[in-house]
Amino acid sequence: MTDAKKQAALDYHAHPIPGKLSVELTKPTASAKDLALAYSPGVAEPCREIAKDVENAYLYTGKGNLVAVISDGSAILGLGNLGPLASKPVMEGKGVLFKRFAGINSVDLEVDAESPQAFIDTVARVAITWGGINLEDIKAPECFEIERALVERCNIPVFHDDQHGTAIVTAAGMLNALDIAGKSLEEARIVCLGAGAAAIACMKLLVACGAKAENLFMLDRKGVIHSGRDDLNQYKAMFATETDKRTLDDAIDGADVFLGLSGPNLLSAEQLKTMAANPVVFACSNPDPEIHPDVANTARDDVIMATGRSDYPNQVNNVLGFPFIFRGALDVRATAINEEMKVAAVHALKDLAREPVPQYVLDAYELDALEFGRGYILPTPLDARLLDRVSAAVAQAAVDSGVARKPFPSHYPLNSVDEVYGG
Ligand SMILES: NC(=O)C1=CN([C@@H]2O[C@H](COP(=O)(O)OP(=O)(O)OC[C@H]3O[C@@H](n4cnc5c(N)ncnc54)[C@H](OP(=O)(O)O)[C@@H]3O)[C@@H](O)[C@H]2O)C=CC1
Ligand SMILES: CC(=O)C(=O)O
Ligand SMILES: [Mg+2]
Repeated sequence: MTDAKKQAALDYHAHPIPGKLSVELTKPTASAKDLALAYSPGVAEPCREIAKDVENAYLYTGKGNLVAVISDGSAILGLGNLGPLASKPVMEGKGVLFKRFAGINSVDLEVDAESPQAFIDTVARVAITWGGINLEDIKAPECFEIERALVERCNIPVFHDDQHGTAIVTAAGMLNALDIAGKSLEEARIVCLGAGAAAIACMKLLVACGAKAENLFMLDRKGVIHSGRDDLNQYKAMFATETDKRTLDDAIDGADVFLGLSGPNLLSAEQLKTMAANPVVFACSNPDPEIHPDVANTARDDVIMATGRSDYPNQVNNVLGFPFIFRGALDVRATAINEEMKVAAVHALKDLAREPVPQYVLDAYELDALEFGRGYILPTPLDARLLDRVSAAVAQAAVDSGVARKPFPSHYPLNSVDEVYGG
């Protein structure tokens, strides 16, 4: 970013008041009568009802539409481990997206924990207060055990966004991009740079969607993850292949897909030039991708190029997933976000990209036209149809797969966030 853009980003966060979110009241508080309902003595009545039956918390408090966004700051975007407090702008940002796109209230928690167990215990002890937990920017491999333990200990959906939100959006975009390239996921040779939270989850979901394990090459800082390595954790080991390829140069030669979930500027124009015809490049590291779109597009005119950023075409970013996945899960009071719900979200996203783009989206992106093709593989976050399409698909999958505690919502389809509480 230019210095001017950096300053604009700081000004945006600082003015007119610090931060991006505030709390609003939903009930009148103008009179003594109002206060006697909101606080003492009236507040005692819902307390008594919740003590009788915990389900009443959904009736008398904001729990059912409240998601906690929780981080330890150990993998903030692609910036690395900057500690919990430095993650707060991102966590507030996730809260903005929850509210703006799905009408979900959120609270951000930045946890200064000395160990994964301390993090797990801290979150588990306060989990009853929310309708769901969105874990964010927690590095691998610790994130896997943290999520597993919290799923086990909490009876609300616990979802590590960098794993599953990213994987869902990546799989949807990948299916479309490969289709446009005239290739199939089953046959594509895929190189994934990065072997952390996002990379492992993306590869798992791509395999579940049809990619062949023998066509995948995953790399970490030490190079290709192959079966001769003795330094692999159990999550990386799942992707170890029998190969003599050792470096990105070796793996990228002839590959159909490059998926970057690692760090900035790690794929060169020269390496891109060695990829197969119509290469699909998802350079998803934020804020700076593995290869800049301008560099990629200059290197090859047949590249299908995506990044995690809002300021270039083809944004492959979990913003397209987590708001709507939680919307659907909360609305049927799902106890978990399971594989069926994730796959339903993949298909809802993939299919929506093939429909005509509304005029307000064109206006927001200052474009005359946008249609399914190389420059438009996924809907944009500002497409209001995402709210209904993805949330409804997720809610239906939750009902069908038996994790919903409420039926499919009678107030769906959702046309806007003003409708999330029903009629
Ligand atoms: N667009 C999107 O929606 C999303 C993008 N991301 C991006 O993905 C990246 C990783 O995030 P996340 O998985 O949460 O973080 P993790 O810390 O869990 O994983 C980072 C991974 O990147 C690898 N890596 C880092 N630098 C290099 C390098 N120079 N060469 C090869 N591999 C490298 C690490 O290797 P090693 O294991 O050897 O340390 C590790 O496997 C970030 O840039 C983030 O912004 C993440 C989530 C969503
Ligand atoms: C988008 C996101 O969650 C990340 O880059 O970490
Ligand atoms: Mg993240």
